[in-house]
Amino acid sequence: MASSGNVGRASYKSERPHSSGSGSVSLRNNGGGAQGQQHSARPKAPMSSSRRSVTPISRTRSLPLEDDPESERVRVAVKLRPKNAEDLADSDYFDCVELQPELKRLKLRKNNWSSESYRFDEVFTESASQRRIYEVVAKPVVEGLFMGVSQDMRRFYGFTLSETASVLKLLEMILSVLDGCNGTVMAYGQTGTGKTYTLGRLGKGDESERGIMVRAMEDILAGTSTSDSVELYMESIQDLLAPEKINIPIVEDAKTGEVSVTGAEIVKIRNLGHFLQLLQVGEANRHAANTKMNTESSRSHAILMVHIRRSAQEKEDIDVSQQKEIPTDRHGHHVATIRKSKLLLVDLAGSERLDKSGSEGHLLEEAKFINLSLTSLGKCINALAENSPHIPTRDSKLTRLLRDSFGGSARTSLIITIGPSSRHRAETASTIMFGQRAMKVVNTVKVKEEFDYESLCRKLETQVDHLTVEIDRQQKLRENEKNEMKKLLEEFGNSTAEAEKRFVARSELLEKENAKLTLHVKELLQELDSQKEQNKLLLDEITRLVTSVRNSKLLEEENTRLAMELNNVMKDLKCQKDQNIIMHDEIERLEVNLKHSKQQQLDNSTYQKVLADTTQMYEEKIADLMKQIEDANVRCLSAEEEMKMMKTQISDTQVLLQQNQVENSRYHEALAATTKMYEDRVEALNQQLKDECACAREIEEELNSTKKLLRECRNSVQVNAEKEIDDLRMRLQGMNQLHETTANDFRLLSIEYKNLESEKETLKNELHAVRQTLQAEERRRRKAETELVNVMRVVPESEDGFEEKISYMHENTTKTTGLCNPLSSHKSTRSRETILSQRNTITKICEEVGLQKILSLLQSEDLDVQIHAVKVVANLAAEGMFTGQLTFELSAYVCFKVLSSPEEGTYLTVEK
Ligand SMILES: Nc1ncnc2c1ncn2[C@@H]1O[C@H](COP(=O)(O)OP(=O)(O)OP(=O)(O)O)[C@@H](O)[C@H]1O
Repeated sequence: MASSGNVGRASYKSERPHSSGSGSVSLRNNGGGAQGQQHSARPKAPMSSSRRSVTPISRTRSLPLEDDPESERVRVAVKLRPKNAEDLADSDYFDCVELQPELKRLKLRKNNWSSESYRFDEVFTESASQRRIYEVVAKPVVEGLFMGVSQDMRRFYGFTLSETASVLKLLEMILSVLDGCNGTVMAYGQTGTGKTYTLGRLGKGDESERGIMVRAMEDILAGTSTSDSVELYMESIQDLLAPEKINIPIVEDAKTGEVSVTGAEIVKIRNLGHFLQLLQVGEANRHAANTKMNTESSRSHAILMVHIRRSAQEKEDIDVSQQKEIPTDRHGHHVATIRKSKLLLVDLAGSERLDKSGSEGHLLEEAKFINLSLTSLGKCINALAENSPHIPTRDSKLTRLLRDSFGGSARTSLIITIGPSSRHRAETASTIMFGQRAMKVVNTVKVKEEFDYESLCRKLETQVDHLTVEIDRQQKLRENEKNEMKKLLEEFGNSTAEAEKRFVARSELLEKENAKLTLHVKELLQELDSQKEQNKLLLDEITRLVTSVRNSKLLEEENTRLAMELNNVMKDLKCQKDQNIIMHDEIERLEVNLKHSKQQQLDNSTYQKVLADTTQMYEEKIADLMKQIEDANVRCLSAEEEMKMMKTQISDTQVLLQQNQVENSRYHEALAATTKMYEDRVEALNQQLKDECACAREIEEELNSTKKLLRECRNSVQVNAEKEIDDLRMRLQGMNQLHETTANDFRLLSIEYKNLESEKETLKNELHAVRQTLQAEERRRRKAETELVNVMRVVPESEDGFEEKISYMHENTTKTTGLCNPLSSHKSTRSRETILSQRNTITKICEEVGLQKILSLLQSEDLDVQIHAVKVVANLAAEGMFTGQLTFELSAYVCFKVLSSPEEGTYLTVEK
């Protein structure tokens, strides 16, 4: 597969057919043969000797575009449709084409006696199988989309490793650039010649009938691919997979120049069945009509676009030096490279002569558009073939869509389909000319390989996202844990504070209660004391009362005694009163006697005296008595008073006593009640005190145990919290470190990415510069070519046909060198006559062209011409045409050419 590009490239320059169209004339028909051989030889491997002699090395050596390894011309195959009913029914029928598939030639008959010969990359007869057509035309393009080289090379050429290890290495270096390039397979031809048959046949009933589209997809499906399918109908692009999408615009990338139809549906192909379904849908949606030329004529250009994106790391052998250039990520893994490629499978609508197709009305309109776009395509191909500075790609949508396929960066294979009938000779000739011109179009095949920074970035972004999420998660976790710890600590603090508060409150309460109780007890004790005092007082009072009672008894007794004494005094008083009365009487009697005595005194003066005496005495006595009475009266009065007083006192004392007795009894009762109450109270208080004491003891115990528990809890919580805090701190540190590492990595990657970007930019610039150099080289080459053509033109009249002779000479030279090659298997089978005839031919050429001319060609600027001249001269020398010094000089020259040539295989035989 990959080598085909090389072969094409190798044979392109020398094999370039002349625009005259009179068949290709080649200086090296070996290259041409091999170039055709590359396709046909693969499955069958015929002509082993010629294949060997035309090793890839020889092609590389003879590469005219050695400095432009990317250029590759469009490869064109021609396919003849079998006779159809119309042909068979035609009484005037005769074949207008004669195929020479082994020579890759096609002869187009002008008439019975003359014909034109054309060379193509491959010529398929009407019986060519669809499989072979695919393998030759499309497979190299398809495999070039995504496959490695060495494997394919081996398979493709049937090389053995030992035989060609170094060759493969070399080829791989040169050809691996073709991996992952865009590809186009297009069918062009007159209407009804089998374009759709070749490309789009589904082969549902018979797999062997499957067209290129299905077979290509079968191969592609090994990798991932997506596809879209569009139809270009009357200059309007319609999506065949979503027919409602019409007039889809063509989008051109200003930077890359890539053309796409972004509006078209892109479907990811799951499997072949799925693809077949899609193809069927597309086919059903495609415009078709019944024309005279084809009952199912496609009235539009159908383009199947298959997008392939493949990782280049699947490639088996990556050179060590290459490995160094591949950027690596921070883990030292190579950054994956991806190859994006696009395969266009183009089934063009058939070109038709309006008179023959019988198109009228709408069909005529369609036909006009078809012919118009095909004409534009033809113009573009002409311009490309002639290296015109202006390529009219913008003339039609078809040419815009196929910009990359012709003169672009895609590897392109064109299959032109022709009918056999001479009735359509003009159309066949036009198709052939189209193919011939297309063969001159050179594409610059490019591999769209890029470092998969996108996926690396995606990977890194995912990694960063993942890490960020992880960090966030960890932070959240830490935060949660912190919060939880905080909460726990808070709860613990709260509970501790609460417990402490409770404890303090309880303690305070208890203390208060205690104080209260103590106070109460004190009060009670005081009260008890006061009660005791009161009791004492009461007892004193009672004692006093008892004493007073006793006193009152004494008073009573005194009273009684006083009363008795009073009685006595009364009695005395009475006696005294009686005496007083008596005395009173006596006084009265004495007074009377005095009166009488006074009288008698008078009377008895003597008597008076005595009487005066007696009276005095009596008077004194009476005064005494009176005094005594008064004293007694005073005494009596005082005694009465005293008695009264004593009576009052007694009654008071009695009342007081009674009161005292009542009070005493009340007091006794109250005392008893109070005593009892206080005793009860004291007992209750004692009990309460006991209970409180017990309670206090319990509380104290509880408090102690709580304190202990609290201490333990605090210790354990503190230890756990410290542990957890340490743990968390460690984790935080770890996370911080991880975060820092990630951030650093990310920073490094960013820097690396920037570096790579700048490197990419530099490489782009370099590439641009290289491209410019290449273009300059190309220009120089073209100039040289033009010069060569001019030189050729300057060659005198008599040297007409020189080029054909050179070509003829080249063929014969190669055959001769083949004979000389010791490896050639044909040597033994060659007859002596043939060798002689070769020699004659060389001698004849020498005679016809002239030795001087041949020798002058040794100095030619064109390396190809030089090489062939050297070969001829070498053969002439071998034939003994030169003698002496000339032979020696020529041999030296040949040796010099051999040594200065980069590739050796072929020329060693020449040297011999
Ligand atoms: N190799 C072949 N073997 C058998 N039949 C063929 C072959 N090639 C073409 N045909 C038949 O020829 C007819 C026309 O083929 P097809 O429709 O593929 O032509 P076309 O070039 O696509 O035409 P148009 O441009 O009008 O669409 C079909 O009936 C097809 O079956």
